[in-house]
Amino acid sequence: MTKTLEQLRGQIDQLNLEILELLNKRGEIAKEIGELKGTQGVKRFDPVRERESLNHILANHNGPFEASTVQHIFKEIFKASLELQEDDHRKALLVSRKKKSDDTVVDVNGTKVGDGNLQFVMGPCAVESYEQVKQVGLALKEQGITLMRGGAFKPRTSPYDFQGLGVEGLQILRKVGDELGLQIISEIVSPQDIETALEYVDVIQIGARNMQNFELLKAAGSVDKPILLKRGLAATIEEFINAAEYIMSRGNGNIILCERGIRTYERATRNTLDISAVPILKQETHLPVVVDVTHSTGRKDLLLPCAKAAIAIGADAVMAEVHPDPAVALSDSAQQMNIPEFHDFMAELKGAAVKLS
Ligand SMILES: C=C(O[C@@H]1C=C(C(=O)O)C=C[C@H]1O)C(=O)O
Repeated sequence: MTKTLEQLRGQIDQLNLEILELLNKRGEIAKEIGELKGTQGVKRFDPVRERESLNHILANHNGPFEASTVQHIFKEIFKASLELQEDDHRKALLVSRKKKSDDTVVDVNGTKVGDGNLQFVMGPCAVESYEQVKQVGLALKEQGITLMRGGAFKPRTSPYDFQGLGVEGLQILRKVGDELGLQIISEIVSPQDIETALEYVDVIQIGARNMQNFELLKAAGSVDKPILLKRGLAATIEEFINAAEYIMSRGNGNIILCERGIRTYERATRNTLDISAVPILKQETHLPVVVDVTHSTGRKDLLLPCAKAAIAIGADAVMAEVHPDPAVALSDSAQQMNIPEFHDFMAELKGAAVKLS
């Protein structure tokens, strides 16, 4: 007598519940094993035990599934059981909303990034001289901007391009910062310079090319200084978030994430501004997000519309480059704004921000 479809499905439904009950029973035991291992200081993952279990299972297996299928299913069960044994932070990252639901506000000596008020991070691509930085600093002051960026260590694509003034550049930034009451953001490229940077900068920037320089991330995580972390040239959002986790897991939770465009096949812009990364990062993490419109677009004519888009989509800050005479700049000559262009840009943006709020 053949069974009806309903009867067979009824049997499957019943078996599903039995499998579920067995899986959960197994999970409870795995958790107990995990606790025992914790008290004994033994590693959670035990590949020898998993191999023995698999051999035992396969020796007793006689179809209809392929042995490789059974092996795959059980490996998934082992993996899930192992996850039940892991510490909580392995499941929910420290930078995640799951771990902390309220927004992190990064306080840079009184300038707050992420408190709902829009901030601007402006300044030259590279520090070239005191006069250059001072002129830009004065323009920033005029606009009420307190965060000034400037590169002293420049990781350039070509080793023959201007590499930055190094510590001398940091000294210039600090001098102008102190004279005008501006907070200084500058990139550091090697772990051994992190300590030096503490003397001169208010925010340490980790650049796109170093987003997965894990030793640098760890060094940045070990100091008490806000970090601006740029997304890597070809980094996924998950990789970006994990890079931030490297910093936070070492104890430094003052992190600002920076979307600066990613490498795609599109050549109309220098990089492709991944604007949807902003709300994704805001949803997935509790960290403030800034959008760098200069490096993402590489085009002066796109700075304003992209900055408006960044504000509209919920960025906490907009970053762009300003130089007193971009034509003679030692880097990013084509895409830095001159000072009158910067004032126009700010006037337009302030109008747009008012309209949005
Ligand atoms: C449950 C244990 O911990 C882990 C999970 C295993 C499993 O689910 O069978 C096996 C080995 C370990 O990787 C254990 O050690 O027995």
